[in-house]
Amino acid sequence: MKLHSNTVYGVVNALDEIFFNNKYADKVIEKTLKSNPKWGARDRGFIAESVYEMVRWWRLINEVSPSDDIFHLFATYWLMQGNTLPPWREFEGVDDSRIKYNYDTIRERAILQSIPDWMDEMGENLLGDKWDEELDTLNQQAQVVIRANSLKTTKEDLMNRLGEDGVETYAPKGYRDALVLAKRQNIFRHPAFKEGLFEVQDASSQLVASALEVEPGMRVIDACAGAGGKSLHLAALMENKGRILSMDIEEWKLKNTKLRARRAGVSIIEPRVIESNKTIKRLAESADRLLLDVPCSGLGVLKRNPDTKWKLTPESISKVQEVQQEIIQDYSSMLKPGGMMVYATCSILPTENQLQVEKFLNSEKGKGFELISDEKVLAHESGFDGFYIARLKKK
Ligand SMILES: C[S@@+](CC[C@H](N)C(=O)[O-])C[C@H]1O[C@@H](n2cnc3c(N)ncnc32)[C@H](O)[C@@H]1O
Repeated sequence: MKLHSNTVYGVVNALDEIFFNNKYADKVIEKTLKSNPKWGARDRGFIAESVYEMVRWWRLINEVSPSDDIFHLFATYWLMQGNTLPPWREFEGVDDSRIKYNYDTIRERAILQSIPDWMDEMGENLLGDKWDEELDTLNQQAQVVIRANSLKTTKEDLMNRLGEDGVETYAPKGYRDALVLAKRQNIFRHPAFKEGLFEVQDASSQLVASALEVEPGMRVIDACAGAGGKSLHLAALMENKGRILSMDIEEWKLKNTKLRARRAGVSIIEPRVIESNKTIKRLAESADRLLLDVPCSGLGVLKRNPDTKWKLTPESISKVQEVQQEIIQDYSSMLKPGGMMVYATCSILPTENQLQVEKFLNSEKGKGFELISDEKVLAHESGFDGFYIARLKKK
């Protein structure tokens, strides 16, 4: 593949923003792509993929590269992908055999898998034998998975509609509404997206709303609704009948939920900002179903957000664990007796998952609950993102 200097500069500038100005990779890529409307689909694909892959392999690339000059790092990445370099001044001093030699001398898993040492130790301690394979899988590119919006279409009709436009998909077994794209592409540009026929949502994430066993007419609270991915799914499962209170502490995220609900033909979602604990107290014993899709480390979705590797710290994980326990302790009061709640994370760490649920069940407030079941979804076992989903019943 031929390199073009304006797209390579696009990649290099984006990396500079991510690593030296501490910006989120997805936002930086979005801004970079918007900055030059003349770039075609191939150019955009090249930039997005190169940035994501370089972020994913950042530690390894730095280890193998002859220097920390950003063009040398790009050149190293490019050679490691099995390509050849054009004779540009920026790439002088990078040579294929030196890179191969440097790579072959590395023995440490944390460097070869391009993660911080502390993360490798934590993974090994908490997941034991399973960590090696899980880590390998979390370093692969994520597939694009969509959820057919059952309020407007069926999985089969959507598959045919996309197929007519050359977008091949397959339906993975065990997921009611999921379709996987055979080839990565920007599916947001397809008219079926604007018509609200689907949402982009990983297959593991689609298990969360299903686990809540909602029925039309129920009163449901999605207490950490964010931009509403799970709320929209719940609304579809409820056939747009009943009521969903979509709550979050971030108002801007809930605004997004509103826009998405309109596109999806959902009218039962009511966004509500959590201003203080009073918002929660006013809703005591009001929900038939409660979803706690709590903030987490995001270690189960590294495939999708590789920059998480470099933004997380052991301290930030401890902090988010405290928030998780506070949420389950305080928000569970919103559930009616006899109701069911789901506690979910997109993490694979037991400390954010089953140990949190255990701690809650052993606490004063947790005495009134029983665990019905829990599912530890590992990326290498499922083929999709890593998730944890626990179902609890209020006695
Ligand atoms: C995993 S994300 C939710 C994703 C969302 N449910 C979806 O499907 O798109 C966790 C959310 O919890 C929110 N959050 C963080 N602290 C919170 C708190 N104390 N109470 C409620 N929501 C909180 C964050 O703003 C974030 O949107």
